[in-house]
Amino acid sequence: MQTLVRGVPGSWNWALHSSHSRLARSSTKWLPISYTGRRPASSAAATAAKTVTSIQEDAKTPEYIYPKYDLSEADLKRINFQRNIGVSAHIDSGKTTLTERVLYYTGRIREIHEVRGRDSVGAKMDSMELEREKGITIQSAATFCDWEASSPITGEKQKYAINIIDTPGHVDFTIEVERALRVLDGAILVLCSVSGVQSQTTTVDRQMRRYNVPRISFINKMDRPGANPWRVIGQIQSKLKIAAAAVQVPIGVEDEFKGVVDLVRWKAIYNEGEKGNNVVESDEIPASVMAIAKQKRAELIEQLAEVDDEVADLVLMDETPSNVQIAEAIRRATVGLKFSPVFLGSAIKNTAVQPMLDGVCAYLANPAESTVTAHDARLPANAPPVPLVPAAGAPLVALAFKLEEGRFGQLTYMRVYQGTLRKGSFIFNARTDKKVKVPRLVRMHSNDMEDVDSIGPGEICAVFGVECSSGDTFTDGSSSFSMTSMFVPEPVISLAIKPQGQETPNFSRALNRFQKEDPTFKVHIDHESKETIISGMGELHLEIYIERMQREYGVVVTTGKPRVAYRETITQRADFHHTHKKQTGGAGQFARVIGYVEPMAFDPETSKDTDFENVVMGGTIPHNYIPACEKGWYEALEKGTLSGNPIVGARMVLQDGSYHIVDSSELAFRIATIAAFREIYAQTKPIILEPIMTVEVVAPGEFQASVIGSLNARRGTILDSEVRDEEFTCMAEVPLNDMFGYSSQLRGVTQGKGEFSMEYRTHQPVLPHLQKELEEAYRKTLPQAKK
Ligand SMILES: Nc1nc2c(ncn2[C@@H]2O[C@H](COP(=O)(O)OP(=O)(O)OP(=O)(O)O)[C@@H](O)[C@H]2O)c(=O)[nH]1
Repeated sequence: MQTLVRGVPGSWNWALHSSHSRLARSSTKWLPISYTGRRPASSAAATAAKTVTSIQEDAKTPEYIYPKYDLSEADLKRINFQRNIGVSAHIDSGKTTLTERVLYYTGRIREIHEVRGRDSVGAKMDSMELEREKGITIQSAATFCDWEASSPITGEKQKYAINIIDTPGHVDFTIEVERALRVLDGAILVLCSVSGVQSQTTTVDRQMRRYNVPRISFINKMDRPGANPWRVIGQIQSKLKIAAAAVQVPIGVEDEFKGVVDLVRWKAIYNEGEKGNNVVESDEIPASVMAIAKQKRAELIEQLAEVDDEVADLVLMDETPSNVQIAEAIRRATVGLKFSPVFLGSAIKNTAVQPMLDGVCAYLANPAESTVTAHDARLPANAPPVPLVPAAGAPLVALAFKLEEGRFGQLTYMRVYQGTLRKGSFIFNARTDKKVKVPRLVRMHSNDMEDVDSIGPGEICAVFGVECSSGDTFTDGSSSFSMTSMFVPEPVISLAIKPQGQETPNFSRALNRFQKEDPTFKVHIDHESKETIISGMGELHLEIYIERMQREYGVVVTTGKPRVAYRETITQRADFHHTHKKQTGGAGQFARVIGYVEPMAFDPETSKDTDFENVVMGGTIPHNYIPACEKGWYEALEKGTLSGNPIVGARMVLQDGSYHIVDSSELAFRIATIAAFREIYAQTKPIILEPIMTVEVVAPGEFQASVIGSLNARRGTILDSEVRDEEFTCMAEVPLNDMFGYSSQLRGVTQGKGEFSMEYRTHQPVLPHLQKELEEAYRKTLPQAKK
């Protein structure tokens, strides 16, 4: 039996230790573990124990009270055969079409319905009316299924339970991808066999890296003319910079595509039957693909030798790894985030989807292989996070990752990381410390649900009637764990909206709901113009909410012109020395602050580009007033005086100051800091920044010149242009300000055959004349200008 031992300094990764003496739950020592690395290099939690080389007790370690929780035999059995996966990709790569096949082959749905299909039913996972009409995924949808997979490692068929989240491709709905990847243990990165790595492929790749999610790649649309999986694999290696190799070669291409050769098990696999239901395996590799299959198997071994020591040793000794050794190495390297095995298929033609599902089970991580940690409020703030254990008997830790307002009230999606969530039980919100009952617990199947009594660790479920925010952690009250939330990008575009006719409560009801569900959708009232401003990730994002207001709440709104989210920044250091003094009869106010502000670059480690540093010595400002100064600094950054936009890229260093024994207060120091910064703002030579987007256009080759011309005319900088057979792709950086109306222009110059996608890249200084215009426009809105 294995026991989970939690480690302290150095490596904070969990490890399994097989000593029976450590089973006692009364043991309370934190144990340093010499093993490092994100995930144990073995397939199952059971074998992970082998990777622990030494465990010693550290006498200096403070004794925090943590019982150790064992993974029982039942836990191990469940976890080994469980996968939580996401399907992510660039727009229109076929994520929803692929998920529909997965649901069909696993028996979750009886019929296949296509995205924009002739039967007008629409795919199961696109349940929202708008999604079906537009043929795009807007919200991620969760479902689950069982799959009997052929294991390349054991050679046997085994049943796996798979939770799947299908995510949108449009970058406007990127938060959906972000929160799905936050709670998943693996992902299928879908790519188009013709277009290859596209702009949003790079985005989801970044998101997968952010949450350390291992992925298999699936090159879809192998039926398309011009399909070239080898070029796509080359792009995965060069553009995404991850070792990748095909684990299959196609049998036939384009119209003739009818199956794949499994390079690991060395079998030809065909789909037969009207919907490809019958998977037929043959030991006979067709002569037409024998040469390429041998070549690609050799390349697979070569790539594995680069990332896996065992295979490298075999290759060095001139030995050929066995099928099982190859499969084990693929699993180790994939789970270890060093490699992505590449599968091929055509979702729409029902070809080679089942072998990819086998790959999900064989090569992606199980819940015990994800190093998931939480912070314990009882530990000092700088204490390393504590790894969670997917043991059913451990105290509950669950993360609410998505909220939805449904017919029956708030529906909260949760991932249970540790312990068991039971219907009727009480759970505690770690942020608010509130105790809530779980009245109803369901497993989601897109918009349908199945009531359950309990949900074990490593599972995804939804609960009704639990008030919380997205990203809240829930426990059973016996621990004080809280998990870090996900990354939420800042909005880049905003729009003034006004309900037509009389304003009804539905207007604010809708806005409140959308804001609660989607942290990238923000609403505020502009104090100067008194208009309601909505902000989001792109025009499509805001359009969808406006449309939903009308459909779901009966509120028709008129909109202003979309405005990009400008920011301000400082370009040089300036020193401040400011005294805030007020004497008006009663208690006075006194605070003096001395220091400087300087430009600050974005710190990728902390994801911050603003900071406050206190270097005050000798108590010239008492330490209890320092937080007030910090608060004042961040408050001052909320609105720059050039254009009223937030200030980024600035650091304040507070060096000195003075106080008055009676008249000083937190308020006085807060006001003094704000005023100090405003006073020297002009000396920092501030400038206005505008959002710059990475734009990718794909169109038939004949339109290349006109597309490039259209981007140049919009102040675009062409970064890359690639011509393939009949199509070309062009990547450019263009200010968002110049992108309004681009979709209709592109339609015009490409006879409707061009497509584009864009994604926020950075903020850059606006041209001087625009800065002047923005400053003037802002000045006019200020109260003194109106007088
Ligand atoms: N030729 C071909 N077309 C496919 C294949 N799979 C999907 N498609 C088509 O590609 C289009 C996009 O498919 P979806 O499944 O909606 O793609 P998606 O990635 O879910 O789209 P978004 O979520 O909106 O980004 C649809 O018209 C599908 O019919 C395939 O294997 N071959």
